[in-house]
Amino acid sequence: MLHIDAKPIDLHLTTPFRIARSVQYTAANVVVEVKHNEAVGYGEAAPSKYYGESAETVMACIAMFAGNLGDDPFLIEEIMQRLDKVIRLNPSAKAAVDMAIYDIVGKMLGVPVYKLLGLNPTHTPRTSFTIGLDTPSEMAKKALLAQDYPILKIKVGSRHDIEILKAIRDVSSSVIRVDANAGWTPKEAIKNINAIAQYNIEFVEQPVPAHDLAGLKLVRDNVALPIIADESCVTIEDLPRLSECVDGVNFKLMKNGGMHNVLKMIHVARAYNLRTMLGCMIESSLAITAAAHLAPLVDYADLDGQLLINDDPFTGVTVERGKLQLPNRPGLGVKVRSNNNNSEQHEGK
Ligand SMILES: C[C@H](N)C(=O)N[C@H](CCC(=O)O)C(=O)O
Ligand SMILES: [Mg+2]
Repeated sequence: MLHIDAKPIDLHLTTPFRIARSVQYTAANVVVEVKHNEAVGYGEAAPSKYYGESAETVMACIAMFAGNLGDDPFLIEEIMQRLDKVIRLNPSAKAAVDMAIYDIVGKMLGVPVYKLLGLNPTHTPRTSFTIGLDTPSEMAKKALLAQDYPILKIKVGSRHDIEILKAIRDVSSSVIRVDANAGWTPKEAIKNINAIAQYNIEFVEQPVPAHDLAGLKLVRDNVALPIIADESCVTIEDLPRLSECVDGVNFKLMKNGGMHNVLKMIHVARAYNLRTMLGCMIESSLAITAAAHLAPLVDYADLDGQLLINDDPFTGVTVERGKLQLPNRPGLGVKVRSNNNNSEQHEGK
């Protein structure tokens, strides 16, 4: 029998993380432990109200999942199908269980998860480092401090977006990606994107509201920069529709329901000629490392949640000038940080 347990953890941001619709100071996440005989796997949920979840709903889901995991961690497809029957949606709760199962399976076989999936750990794209919304001068200061990262992801969706990009380009020669988090109307998006194109932008993420696929297409057809969908892509069924409207999709374990689902979605997206990206919420090194095991499959990475907090309880993937270095240990390869002060965490054995 697979046993499951969960515990809420609070992560604290080094600086408030403001995007077009919200500002975040802490992340109320949940760490999950799945046991199978002697083997223990760990997972993390980073629930987002925007997708209908909270730490409380995750804890409730985990209680509902207990007794529904069966007794064979190798049956990941069946396990995830069973969880979908227990409750619809709730993607971060499912992601936490799914990554714990991959962790157990890797540990039982004595191989890192990337190896289990047949992926080459040296083929990871560099991650971006994200700068939250602030005044143009504050964002430029933060860009200066982030000189170690060759790719910056700049949050927009304010009244100062063009000044923001100008101020950042004045101080930084990094590759710049822009994320509006659904904060523009299609008309504003076309105007703003055409105005910021002079600052050498690689692509623009989610310019308009999630449901507005016609708006996404209108923007894509009227600007020169590639458009990547994020909030518009939650389920695998979204991909065929999106392939008509955007150039690529940003996947997240927490929004798309875990590694098993995201693996499928990446392959479907590629079949539709969409560029693929792996992103994150505010997550510790536990969930970020899980996502990084899939990174050899994608064109772009935005796996920086752990870099934006000051009390990461775990160590796993490391980042050197944006390059993701996967741990060469069985399972996810995540360990509890030795100076962890996020009280009495689990042993990442
Ligand atoms: C932290 C990461 N770099 C990021 O920017 N994630 C946001 C998620 C925002 C949210 O829904 O809270 C994104 O890519 O939109
Ligand atoms: Mg985004």
